[in-house]
Amino acid sequence: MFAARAVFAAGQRRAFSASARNLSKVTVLGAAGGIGQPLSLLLKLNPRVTELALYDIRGGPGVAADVSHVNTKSTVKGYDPSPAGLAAALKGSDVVVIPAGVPRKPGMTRDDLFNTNASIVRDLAKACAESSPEANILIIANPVNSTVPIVAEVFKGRGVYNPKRLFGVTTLDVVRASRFVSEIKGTDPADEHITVVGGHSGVTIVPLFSQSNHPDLTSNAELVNRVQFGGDEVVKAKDGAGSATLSMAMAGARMADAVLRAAQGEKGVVEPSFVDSPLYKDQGIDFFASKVELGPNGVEKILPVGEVDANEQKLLEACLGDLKKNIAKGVAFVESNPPK
Ligand SMILES: NC(=O)c1ccc[n+]([C@@H]2O[C@H](COP(=O)([O-])OP(=O)(O)OC[C@H]3O[C@@H](n4cnc5c(N)ncnc54)[C@H](O)[C@@H]3O)[C@@H](O)[C@H]2O)c1
Ligand SMILES: O=C(O)C[C@H](O)C(=O)O
Repeated sequence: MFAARAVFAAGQRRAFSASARNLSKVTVLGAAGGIGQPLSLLLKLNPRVTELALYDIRGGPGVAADVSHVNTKSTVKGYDPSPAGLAAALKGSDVVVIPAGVPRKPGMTRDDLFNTNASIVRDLAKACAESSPEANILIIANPVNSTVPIVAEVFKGRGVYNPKRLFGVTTLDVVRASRFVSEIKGTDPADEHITVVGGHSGVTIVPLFSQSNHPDLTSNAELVNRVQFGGDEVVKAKDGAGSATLSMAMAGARMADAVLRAAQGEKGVVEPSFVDSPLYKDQGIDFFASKVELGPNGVEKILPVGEVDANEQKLLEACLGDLKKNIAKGVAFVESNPPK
């Protein structure tokens, strides 16, 4: 409970509007996985969640039975791995979080996961488009730079795409950046707010230290590299047993909480996310991660990247080249392999 308080504390300090809607069904697709299990636990600890629906191709009901004994008010239900189970898990959902998919092993890039995860995400997106077209969809499954465009294309194909409701979860990048900076500066990470823009893999992850409390860090190439390749550190340390799960569960729970707080009427909720964005559309890049102000309808406002220095400008240029290819790959996949 203590940990959950720390994760959700920021929201509790802000005011709620009178029109706040306080019933929230949250669905986790991939709930029995390395991320799915701790994420489901953190969501059970979140007082804003009233109904938790846990679905996986294996083990959903078991995780649900376990989590359901945690003595918070929300109800928890596990669903069987059938199309009907999936549809029931999604029906009436306000927030759908998707960590379903395979994780990396040492030596792999996130893009190496594309062949397996693209079809998993496409098929889950189809189910969402049919059963929960108005939910906020939070994509964790990698490669996020491609899986988010896949979801958008599937929704467009069904005529239900709402760009304000689709989020690639990049929260872990800002979580890592603030922690790594605090280690260098000997500060409390809660006071370190590092803007990270771009996408969620390698050089597409662009930390903007010039906008932080420590603009001197912009020339710290080792730190920039650590933020861009923080995921690799975990993959290497787990030595074949997967990638970040616990820190990711915390980051996913924080993002879901932000979406719920905004949905329930809280003003001024800002989180980073990879969204359908106008910022670089003139360069043919339809999705970009930046700070996003959330509201009752999902994305309320996409904040500009802001001023960057010469080092960061170079990072941004490298990011945009890769990002464009990653997005195009997702779009092309759905075009050639539409959901059945
Ligand atoms: N966005 C991020 O910052 C971030 C961070 C960490 C991991 N990830 C990604 O999250 C994904 C999951 O990682 P993990 O460590 O939890 O993997 P995992 O293998 O431990 O868990 C994945 C779960 O998804 C389930 N699954 C597979 N296909 C499914 C389907 N069609 N429907 C429902 N469930 C299905 C599996 O049964 C499994 O329980 C990976 O792609 C990983 O790269 C993203
Ligand atoms: O590194 C990975 O493959 C998982 C995730 O994207 C991460 O950043 O930890």
